[in-house]
Amino acid sequence: MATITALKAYDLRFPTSLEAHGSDAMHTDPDYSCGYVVITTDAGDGLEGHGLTFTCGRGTEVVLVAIQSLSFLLVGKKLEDIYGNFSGFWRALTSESQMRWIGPEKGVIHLATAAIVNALWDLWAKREGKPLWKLLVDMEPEKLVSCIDFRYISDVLTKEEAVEMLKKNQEGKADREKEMLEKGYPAYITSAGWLGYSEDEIRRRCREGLAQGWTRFKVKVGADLADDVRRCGLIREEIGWDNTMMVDANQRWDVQESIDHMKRLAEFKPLWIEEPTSPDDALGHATIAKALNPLGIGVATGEQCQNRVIFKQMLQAGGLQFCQIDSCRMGGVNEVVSVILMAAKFGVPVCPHAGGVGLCQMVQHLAVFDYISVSASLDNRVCEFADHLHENFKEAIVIKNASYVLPKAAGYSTEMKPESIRDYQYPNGAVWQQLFKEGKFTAP
Ligand SMILES: C[C@H](O)[C@@H](O)CC(=O)C(=O)O
Ligand SMILES: [Mg+2]
Repeated sequence: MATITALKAYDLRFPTSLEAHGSDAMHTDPDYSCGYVVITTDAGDGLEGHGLTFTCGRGTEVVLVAIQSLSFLLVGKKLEDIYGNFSGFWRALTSESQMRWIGPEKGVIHLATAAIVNALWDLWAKREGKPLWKLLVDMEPEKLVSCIDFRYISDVLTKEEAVEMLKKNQEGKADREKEMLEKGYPAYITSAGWLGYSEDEIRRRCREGLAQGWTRFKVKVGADLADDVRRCGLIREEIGWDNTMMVDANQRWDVQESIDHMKRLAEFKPLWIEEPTSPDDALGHATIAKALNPLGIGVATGEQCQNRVIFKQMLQAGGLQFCQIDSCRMGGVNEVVSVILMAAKFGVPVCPHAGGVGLCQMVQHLAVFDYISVSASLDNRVCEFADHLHENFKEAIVIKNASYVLPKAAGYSTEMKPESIRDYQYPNGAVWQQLFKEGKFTAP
């Protein structure tokens, strides 16, 4: 028996805006940040659960307050009671009778839920001595499905169907696991095409990416059509036409604008247009998909799909051809697994959103689980990679041959180095104090 004794939350920020890393048409100057959670217990085994939710700088303090407000639901709870009825616990967290009013299951409160739930999964995997992907893959289908809250999605996916889907894929699982361990999970790179990069920087990063073996590159668009044409052109010049290009507008356009702009960019043969419009507009996405699919362009979205309900509607409406689950936008692993299962039911490939701080660390586990246990296919499936901030994690991701090498250490790969937690705390960590002193940022 182990009881949760404390939940600590940290506001960690990294000054990525200084070099325009992560910039796009809507988020022009992100400082990659997170609400970071550490859960401790009285088990006496020295294990802690580390989890995070990704943010873009300002506002992380609001997420922190939400995490702290939810902590009373954890501290004093027995781990066995949480993991023994994880869907019940997840519902207690997301449906708390007073706090649900400030969601429900969306926005800041759901980001806070993600940080906490991710920390719980990290702790569970550590206690089992397995990396998270292996914990998920080895779990009996009934047990895994018992972690999911099917409320609001049972009209498209029932518990029984989910168990059936997982059981059907038991065959071949061992081979797929072996294949993943040998080859890794295929990835694409985003960090060559941030919107704020100069032409020289984009060219340099494309060349570096090609030399490292990357074959799929994502480019930011959406701020200005003429500039998009210029940038897509120069990226095609660098990567050629045999490699794959995706474009990402980060919700900048209206529905008709998305169609018109993408008709103009179709000559560059993008595989997908990501987040063309509002992430809540399932029918808008469907309209865009209908217009663009005949041009060979799919619609991708998910990094700001706030919960399983929006994903359900996107899938029902035919609004996405690439399902970009996000490890921090929804309420952690439990909800992500439900979306992976729904996507499989609709035959839509899962291509996780990553990057930010820590997202690559987490989604590598989820992508591998999808392949081994759910989709059993790599067709049109590729996991995002962005080359920033991994050095802050104890078990940093490893990329080889443009693929994620499967993590072997126990946990969800979410634990940061103690010195990173110390130095990047906002605003009092040493890094921020120095940045304020140098006048690069203004102290709050
Ligand atoms: C603000 C983030 O960097 C965002 O641009 C990331 C994103 O859209 C992606 O990785 O895709
Ligand atoms: Mg994106």
